[in-house]
Amino acid sequence: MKLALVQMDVQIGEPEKNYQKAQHFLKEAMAQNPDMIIFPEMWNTGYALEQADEVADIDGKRTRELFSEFAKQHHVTIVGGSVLYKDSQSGDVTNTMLVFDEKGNEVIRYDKLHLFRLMDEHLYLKAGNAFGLFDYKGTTVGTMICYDLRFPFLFRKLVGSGAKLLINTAQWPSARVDHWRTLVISRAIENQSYMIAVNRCGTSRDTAFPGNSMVVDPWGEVLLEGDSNEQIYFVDIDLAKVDAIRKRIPVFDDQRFDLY
Ligand SMILES: O=C(O)CCC(=O)C(=O)O
Repeated sequence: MKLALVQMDVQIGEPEKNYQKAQHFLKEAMAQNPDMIIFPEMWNTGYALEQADEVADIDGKRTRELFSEFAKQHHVTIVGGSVLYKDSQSGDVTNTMLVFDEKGNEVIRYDKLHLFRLMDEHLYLKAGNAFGLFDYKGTTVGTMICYDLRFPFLFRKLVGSGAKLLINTAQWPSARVDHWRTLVISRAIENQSYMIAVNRCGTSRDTAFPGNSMVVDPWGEVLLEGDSNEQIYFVDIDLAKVDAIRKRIPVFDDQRFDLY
């Protein structure tokens, strides 16, 4: 399975520029015929939370049109990172991931579960209440957004629901890149799953982002660690490895569900 990780720089409060760039990256990715293209968190607007009324994607219309059409035309699965999304009926604003299969069907809408107070998300956004899980050709994929990475019980739930591939899309700042690296690798090892972590790069207001997108296999081997440049990374993964490692060290059979 070939993954394309879009490590994108995002222009804050400039959806027009960001949609154009996303379109460009989609086309560029297809040169290598990936099975799945993955975007970072809130790539449409950056953290322009206070401008949500003007810049959020209303009912996800623009994002759906772009990704659904492209996925169908090119027979590729698209994990749409997340976008700042506004529901026109309720007025709720969410940090929302939309995923499309290779026929262009929307397979999940996932709203970030854990809102990040350090970035005032709790003041502007509504948290989700459901897990991000979808089927990719018989393999269960679990998704989350950025700060969700800090919650190990969420991972256990996703893996308990059958996930073998875990995807985190992020705007994780350079200031805590050590946490990012350590948590991404740990989550792969402790959950015996592939961890795909797609981060943005560049600078927004006074915050720098390291890129440093990662792919880690279920043994904890780092298959990709990106630099800080804006680019697409392509990585091949072998899903059969997950079962082999779970058989070798059966942590899910050995876990004391009776105690914790
Ligand atoms: O947990 C962190 O340190 C970063 C989280 C974050 O930036 C986010 O959720 O947007």
